[in-house]
Amino acid sequence: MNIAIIGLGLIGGSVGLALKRDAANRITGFDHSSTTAEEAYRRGIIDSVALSLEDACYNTDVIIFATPVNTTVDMLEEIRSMKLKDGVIITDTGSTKVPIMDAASILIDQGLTFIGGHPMAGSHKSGVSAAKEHLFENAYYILTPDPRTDQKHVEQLRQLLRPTKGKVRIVEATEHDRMTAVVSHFPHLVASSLVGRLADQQEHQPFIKKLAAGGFRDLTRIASADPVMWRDITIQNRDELLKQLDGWFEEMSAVREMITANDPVRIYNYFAEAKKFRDELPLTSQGALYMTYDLHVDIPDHPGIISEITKILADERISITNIRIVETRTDVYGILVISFQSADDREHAKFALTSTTNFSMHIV
Ligand SMILES: NC(=O)c1ccc[n+]([C@@H]2O[C@H](COP(=O)([O-])OP(=O)(O)OC[C@H]3O[C@@H](n4cnc5c(N)ncnc54)[C@H](O)[C@@H]3O)[C@@H](O)[C@H]2O)c1
Ligand SMILES: O=C(O)C(=O)C[C@]1(C(=O)O)C=C[C@@H](O)C=C1
Repeated sequence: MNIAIIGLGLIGGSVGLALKRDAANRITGFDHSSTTAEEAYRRGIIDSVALSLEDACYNTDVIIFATPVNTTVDMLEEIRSMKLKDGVIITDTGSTKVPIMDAASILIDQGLTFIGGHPMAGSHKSGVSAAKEHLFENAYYILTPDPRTDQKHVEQLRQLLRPTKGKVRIVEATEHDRMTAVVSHFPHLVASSLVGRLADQQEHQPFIKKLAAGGFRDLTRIASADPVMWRDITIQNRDELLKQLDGWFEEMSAVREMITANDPVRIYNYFAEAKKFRDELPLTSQGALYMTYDLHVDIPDHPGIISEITKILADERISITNIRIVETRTDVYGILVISFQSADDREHAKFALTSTTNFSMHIV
């Protein structure tokens, strides 16, 4: 298969790395940043660099757009006038689907095959340097084919995406945008707004920033994501976001009333119901939520401890995706939170550390 990937950032790069697992795939990449395209080539994500969108799409079997969603809409318009290969399958990875499917409708009218796509895994990190081959493993990979699209082409795309090891599911575009507003787009607005609240408060109390520990950091991690990507998503999923905001205002006014009433039973139930639902979310696979595989290690707070632990893991060739310390004070045990790419890596790490240290470890 000759494949063109347009936009070689986190998602385009990760799709490329996964598709390169199949030696029969030959990938051409286009990015408006030549540094990005060069890095993608150097990392072996793509086999050749295209110098324009037209150049990338010429005579290719599959075109994958992995650009910010407003850019994808513009490019779908641009390719209308291009000469594309007969039977080409065009898809995208965008976080919104209705405006993308609308933009693709004219291509479908012209007899071309466009199947919307959205791998439900990612990160707050962006750019080609954050791309990972395994990013979509066990994650849902949503496809939103148009009713006019031949089932045979949907099957072809499903086969092409097999090396991503994602779980392909067909969802209608409107449903997709409604659901992602709830589990992804609105939470992003909330995370950014919480950070905004902290930024306002710290003008009066500069020390407050230093108190932003695990809870605040966990809840607001996604606010560190690329603002262009989220600007476009917010614009494209405006109506669903406004509905979510209305629901949130209602919820917050009920919360306000509950706090004013100060009834311990109601307050307990509010938290208990949220905990029960949250604890039951599917966490054995990535589900709709991005899953990290964390290992909490109780460690004494003394110099060199982190390098000691990372050396043990490096000797075992176990990759770490993140590492952080929470609640460390002199003379008191601190907790090192190490994140891994998979449950297997975490188990391997736990075994290696158990064999070489006497630290307590927990999976929470
Ligand atoms: N980041 C996530 O968690 C995530 C997850 C799933 C889907 N998505 C979707 O995937 C798409 C890509 O997101 P990402 O996280 O990879 O972003 P990214 O910023 O890492 O990558 C986007 C790439 O597109 C390139 N680009 C932008 N405008 C361009 C143009 N006009 N011509 C050519 N290249 C251009 C950028 O240079 C960049 O390399 C977006 O539509 C996003 O909504 C993101
Ligand atoms: O893990 C993260 O940082 C993400 O924000 C990933 C996330 C999500 O909301 O779950 C973000 C946008 C995508 O469209 C899909 C996945």
